[in-house]
Amino acid sequence: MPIKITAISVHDVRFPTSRALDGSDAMNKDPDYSAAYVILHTNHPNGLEGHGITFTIGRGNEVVVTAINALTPLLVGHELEEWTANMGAFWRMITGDSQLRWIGPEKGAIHLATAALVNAVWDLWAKVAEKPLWKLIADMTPTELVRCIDFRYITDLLTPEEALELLQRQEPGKEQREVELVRNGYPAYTTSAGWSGYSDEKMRALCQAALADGWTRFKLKVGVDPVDDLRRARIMREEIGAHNLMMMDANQVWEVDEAIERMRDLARFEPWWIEEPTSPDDVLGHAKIARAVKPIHVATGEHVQNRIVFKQLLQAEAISVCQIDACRLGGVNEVLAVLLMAAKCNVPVCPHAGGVGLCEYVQHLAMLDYIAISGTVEQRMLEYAAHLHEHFLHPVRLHQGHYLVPTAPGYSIEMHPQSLRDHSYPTGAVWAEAH
Ligand SMILES: C[C@H](O)[C@@H](O)[C@@H](O)[C@H](O)C(=O)O
Ligand SMILES: [Mg+2]
Repeated sequence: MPIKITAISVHDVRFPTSRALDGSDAMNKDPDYSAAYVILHTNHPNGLEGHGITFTIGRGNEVVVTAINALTPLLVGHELEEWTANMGAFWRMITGDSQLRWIGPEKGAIHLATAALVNAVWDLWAKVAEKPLWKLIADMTPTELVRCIDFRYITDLLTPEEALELLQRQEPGKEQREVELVRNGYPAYTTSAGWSGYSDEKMRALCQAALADGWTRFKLKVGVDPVDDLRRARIMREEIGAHNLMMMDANQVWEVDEAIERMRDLARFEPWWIEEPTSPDDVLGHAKIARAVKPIHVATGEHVQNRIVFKQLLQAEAISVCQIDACRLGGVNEVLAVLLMAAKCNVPVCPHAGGVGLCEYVQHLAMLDYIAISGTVEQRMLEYAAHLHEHFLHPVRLHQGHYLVPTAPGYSIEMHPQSLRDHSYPTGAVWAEAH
């Protein structure tokens, strides 16, 4: 029986993370990790549903919920197979409604909304196929995978034919890499010791606890104040030692020349990358910083709004680490386009995952990148942030600083019904108490 989308429900879900300053950085001082959460209801006899979210940090989640509601008429009443037969065409359709496109195009609230729905469709597809999402995609033939991508506006860097060739080159090693992945997991780094709102004592304690759990890669928030940055960087370096990796993240606070100057001072702590040194839209600014701060890498992506800006960052050699985000980009289809462009340019992809549900999502993307696209974990690592995993039916599993392979069918993003109820904004128990 064909699976039909009978209705879509949309939920405004928020977690009061700002109370402990979890997730805080120089730009985003008091985030409440939030999800605009969608459920695709179907006519499936077992009540199969597709779940998807897009991540926001609190106020404004209602704007994305409204944007999702504006898109749902494009999906309701349709059959899953209409889309899965040609996922690239599906993506062109959902981003192509001319009146809605006007309020993007392919950026801002409407694109975040697109991501929630697109990811819910992929979740449903993977559940129907009874595979975790990474496996659904890794098992595709190169032709099937290429058919999932809308190449519009990127063919000057990557044509469908080149993508096909790249994927064909990786075919022979796929099976072996999957075996290795299941055995070793995927390397990760932790952001959870270095949020900007944490005291020096808390940072030290968290670094020590993370080391004891086997972590070897750490990220520090910088950009608050030059003196604080130096002190906090010294503390983290002292705690983790010279042999472990430290990354720095400025969350867009600096001017271009200021970033270069700040990194001149911070270089003594040997950061492996500086993340979001300036505005994510400033491709040439990133390129200037990248030239100036070498050998420190420049990373960005959690606010890179679409594949076109990623294309330019790669073309301009403005980044040497590509941080795809599962729902800043318009869902899995657009992520695949960026993974392929990065592979062509030999730029490692280290996905962004600070936010609710992002770890659950991007583990699939990093793993399929390894198996089918880049074929390597060299210079690659996946972000890990420690909070809110208990709300998910199939939370991420970590061991010794590595993500273990997810095995449940779907995209791992489904939350417990009780979590959805309690955190619904503003009426859920967690928020009703606060008011
Ligand atoms: C507000 C958020 O927690 C950000 O600080 C987070 O996405 C961060 O930039 C990261 O790289 O994890
Ligand atoms: Mg960041």
